[in-house]
Amino acid sequence: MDAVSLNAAAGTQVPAASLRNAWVKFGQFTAIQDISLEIEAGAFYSILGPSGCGKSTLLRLVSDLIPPAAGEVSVFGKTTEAARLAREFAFVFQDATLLPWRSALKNVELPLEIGRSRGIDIPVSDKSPMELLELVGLKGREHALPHELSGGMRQRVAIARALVCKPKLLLMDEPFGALDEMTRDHLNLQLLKVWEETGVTILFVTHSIPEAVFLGQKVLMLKAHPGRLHEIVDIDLPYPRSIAQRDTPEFTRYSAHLRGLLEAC
Ligand SMILES: Nc1ncnc2c1ncn2[C@@H]1O[C@H](COP(=O)(O)OP(=O)(O)OP(=O)(O)O)[C@@H](O)[C@H]1O
Repeated sequence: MDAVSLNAAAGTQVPAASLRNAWVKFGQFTAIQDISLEIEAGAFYSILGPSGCGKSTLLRLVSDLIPPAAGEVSVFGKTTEAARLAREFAFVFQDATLLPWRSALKNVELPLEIGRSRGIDIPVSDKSPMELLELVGLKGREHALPHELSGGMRQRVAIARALVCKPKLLLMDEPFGALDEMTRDHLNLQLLKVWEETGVTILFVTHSIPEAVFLGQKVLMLKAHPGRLHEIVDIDLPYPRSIAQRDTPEFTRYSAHLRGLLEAC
């Protein structure tokens, strides 16, 4: 069975995340209203929606950074707190947030060092930090300091670092939003390779419709005022995906459908 089929087969397992009638409030303000949703283990979800619809809030809810005001959220069948403590998930933000005085390799090793120094028995990837850097295409740059790397390379280090504790769920909040189009295309392909090789579940927030369609097996479209689930769109395009697929009528149809949904939000 190839990696994509393996990822698909993982869909028969416990969901990677499950939200039941989940609400998030900031004081009187409702950021997320009554979302019920199951995230299939091993799948790649893109998350789209207008500014302020709660995309980042949804990731923060799943990752135990904020509690639900009502409803239930679980990650791989555990409470979000238990999943956080078990390193079931990792976050990648728009800013790579690397330590500037540490090399690429040392940044990737950091979560392991922190775990060891605290005496915590943390999961460790089957791949070494060096192999993870190789997986994201940074072989030969392991000793470079962050300021010696491009923005795209820094994001790749951040992805390798996120994978070092073998998360089962990767939460990505506009990780390529600040990059130019060509670099973004390249990193999209690289990320799909990481997904196929590791079997990790991915929740990927983006503002870009083409990026959402290109990456995802499903697109979660959210609505604003208040933030809620609008529609889940299955993207039935074969993997491995290639940039050339973007010129196909199917790709254009998915993009047009999502654009229509966004305009109706
Ligand atoms: N800590 C907070 N306190 C108060 N309001 C907040 C807080 N965090 C988010 N919000 C509000 O919740 C709503 C959802 O924010 P969120 O950042 O999740 O939206 P988003 O869809 O990710 O937006 P964007 O696409 O612009 O990044 C927004 O109206 C935001 O102002």
